[in-house]
Amino acid sequence: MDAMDDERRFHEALRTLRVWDTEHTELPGFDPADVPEEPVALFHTWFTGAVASGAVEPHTLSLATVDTAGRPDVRTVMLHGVDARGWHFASHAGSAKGRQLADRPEAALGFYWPTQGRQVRVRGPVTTGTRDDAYADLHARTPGALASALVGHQSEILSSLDALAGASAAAWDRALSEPEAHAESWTLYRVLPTEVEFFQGDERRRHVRLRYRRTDGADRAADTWTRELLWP
Ligand SMILES: Cc1cc2nc3c(=O)[nH]c(=O)nc-3n(C[C@H](O)[C@H](O)[C@H](O)COP(=O)(O)O)c2cc1C
Repeated sequence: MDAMDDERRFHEALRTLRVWDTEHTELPGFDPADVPEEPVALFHTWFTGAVASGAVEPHTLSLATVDTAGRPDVRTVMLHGVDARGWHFASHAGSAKGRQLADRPEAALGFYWPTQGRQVRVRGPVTTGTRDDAYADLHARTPGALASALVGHQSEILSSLDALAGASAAAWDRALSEPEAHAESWTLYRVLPTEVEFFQGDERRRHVRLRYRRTDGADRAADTWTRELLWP
């Protein structure tokens, strides 16, 4: 197959695709007047709704950071929790994202659940958990997750796939024989939200967008949330 064929097939495939076709999507109603005062509770409701609707891997998200030159970067990570402390994910401190977050601890997160035409966006400063937090996070997970973390070197140049195979085999052995092993660079991060937007897709394109904005109080406990609708 030559490159022209590939390109033609690509464009044909692209043209056939739609968002929110009724075969895979059931757009739920969303009344922005009937929501909690703060976004975490609504996120929990939407997330469990996404799971119930059969969304594939609803706990994966796009994590955007910026590098020292102000250039944006983005990748997929897994959600490890959401509570009053923020949205939690974990990674290696020495990775590209880890270095970007050390330099500029701000992030944006994006979730998309196509089964319901729902998107959630989160922005805010990022805090780094303690070593105990990272340890607890790592050991609450599967041996595969531990093995993957033990491989380390994330985002460094890899000399060959053989080098990875060797390191991975050693990491699996260690994860299985030493389930309490710790990957030193493993770090738990939390995004403390300053803005959270809930987007509900609508068949007639009258999408509902509801944004929560944090208004600083005297201390964190006194913070309040302003809710506003946005044009789609
Ligand atoms: C579905 C999925 C889940 C992932 N989850 C994580 C994760 O939780 N933590 C992580 O460090 N990388 C995760 N990755 C890998 C990242 O997308 C990325 O390749 C890696 O973290 C290196 O990113 P960086 O070079 O920007 O630091 C995941 C990738 C996919 C496709």
